[in-house]
Amino acid sequence: MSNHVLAQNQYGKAENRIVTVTRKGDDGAWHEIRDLNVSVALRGEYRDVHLTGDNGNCLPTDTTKNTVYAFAKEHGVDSPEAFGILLARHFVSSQKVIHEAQIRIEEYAWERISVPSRKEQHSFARKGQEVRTAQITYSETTGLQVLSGLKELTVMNSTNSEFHGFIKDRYTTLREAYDRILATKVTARWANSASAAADAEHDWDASYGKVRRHMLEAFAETYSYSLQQTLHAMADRVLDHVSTVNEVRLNLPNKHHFLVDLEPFGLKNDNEVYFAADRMYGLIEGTIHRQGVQPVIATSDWITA
Ligand SMILES: O=c1[nH]c(=O)c2[nH]c(=O)[nH]c2[nH]1
Repeated sequence: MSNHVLAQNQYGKAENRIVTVTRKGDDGAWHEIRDLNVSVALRGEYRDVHLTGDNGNCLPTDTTKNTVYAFAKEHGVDSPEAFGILLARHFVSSQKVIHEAQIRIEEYAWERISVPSRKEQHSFARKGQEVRTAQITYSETTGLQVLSGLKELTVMNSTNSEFHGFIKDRYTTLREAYDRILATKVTARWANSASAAADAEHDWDASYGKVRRHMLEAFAETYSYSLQQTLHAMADRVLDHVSTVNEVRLNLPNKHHFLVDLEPFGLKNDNEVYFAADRMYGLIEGTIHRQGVQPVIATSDWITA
């Protein structure tokens, strides 16, 4: 027997890729698709499976994979959050040794290719924009937690951004900027209220669209003196406008655009030609939440630009 301590552990099938086709209309010619990447993690009474080789408490990861596909057929995929809630509740309520289940979902968006002369609608182009994310945790003791989010949403303001007045020590070479490009690739997570999570009628697609819109509008409308200030404005705007969201965490890599020195060619660079550096990058991260709410979104995830 080992003298060492088995601490946090979880298991399940990761990255189950699943595409659903829902046929609508009298003849079923109008198709709707959802394209998901679903990961399952189960937590519970798993000492024996680790320590003794007794698999009596172990629901195979293969079964968790099958459950994901069978649930897509039986219940459909209404939204990543609704699908994750169904799965998380199922694992905890169907096996007494499972005390907590976490479902992580990424959704890849597709855009309809509309051909006016054709009434069938079954052609799509993958959207080059963000990946939608959801993490649903259901626990016997603490109940349901639904975190929604997005990643890989790249945005840019080609003006209305300055950065100056910062500390200058003996290592500082950065020049003050009074008109610069501000660009970032947004990773956002937001915690939904317990009442939204418990509401079977909650429209997750609508709340996703609202959060996304308010973040983008705040990015566009904020005259920025730092990416930190823009981060705060984006999260603040979401909390102001989406009452079911309690907490927002943003990870914003500063995608630096440096003015190219054109002097050697006898040319003046009037904020027109930039070198877009892909690394290194400033990484600005922060959580903003409502007064009186305990923050729940992990701050330690390693996000790269
Ligand atoms: O918006 C910015 N915030 C910083 O903290 C920073 N630091 C830096 O070098 N450039 C920038 N830009």
